Amino acid sequence: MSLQVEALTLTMKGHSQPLVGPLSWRLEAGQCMGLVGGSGAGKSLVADALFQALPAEIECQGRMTLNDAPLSPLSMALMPQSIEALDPLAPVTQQIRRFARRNAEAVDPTRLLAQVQLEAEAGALFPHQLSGGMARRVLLALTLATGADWLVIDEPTLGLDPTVADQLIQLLSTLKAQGKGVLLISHDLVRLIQVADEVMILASGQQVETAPVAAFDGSGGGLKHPFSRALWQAQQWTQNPLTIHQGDER
Ligand SMILES: Nc1ncnc2c1ncn2[C@@H]1O[C@H](COP(=O)(O)OP(=O)(O)OP(=O)(O)O)[C@@H](O)[C@H]1O
Repeated sequence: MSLQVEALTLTMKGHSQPLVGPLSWRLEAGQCMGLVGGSGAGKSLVADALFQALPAEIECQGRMTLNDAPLSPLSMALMPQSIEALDPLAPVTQQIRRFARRNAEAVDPTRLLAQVQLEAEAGALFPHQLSGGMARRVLLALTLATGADWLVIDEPTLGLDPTVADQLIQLLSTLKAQGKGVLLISHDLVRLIQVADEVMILASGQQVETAPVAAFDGSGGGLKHPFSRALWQAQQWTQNPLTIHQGDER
């Protein structure tokens, strides 16, 4: 079981220079591919392309397949970046049931809430009654309610305190262990490498490198591209200014 992307290229209509790509990668079931890059690198457009939801002015070329058949957006589910994707007028359980309509099997909201480490009582709450961490878990529960085996998770730790962010990453590890294939888009490289198997690095829409997580170690000497090393060192510095010493720069 694998999701394969070959030479994905996104170009503004009437322009010759691509905004993004060409990008190629392969994601196996039970694996996680991380996608990182600076702001405006093209990460959200990649997610839009997978779901055939690109803005009308952007053209898509390349091949996207699931087990060698054309990729259907219905095979995947997106956990969006913004908690504003939740319906402010519906309690959590009702929203879970809506998403479960795509799922052939009956979905038990309480079981699903437990899966994302929320109490059954959370099902009766409206979005404005949820903390940031609870809201992100509800977004993940909606994503899982679809029953999709392939998940695109966009910035799950944004704005969360470190403990809750770590718990969410742990949840993604569990999903991976259950056989889900996960594309994880995040600026939080330090946490991303706790769950990812490989990391694709974008700079201004270009795939500068796809690196195994083992390369993100020390000062990043195992990373091939200077942009990847700079990204890694900047993240380490933000997390813990004492981790980089002048002597590591070789
Ligand atoms: N509808 C659009 N029309 C034209 N250009 C667009 C459109 N949407 C995005 N872009 C451009 O495509 C590039 C990639 O944008 P994208 O939103 O995918 O970046 P990103 O990596 O997700 O950034 P961030 O981390 O800040 O969310 C940017 O230069 C952006 O200005």
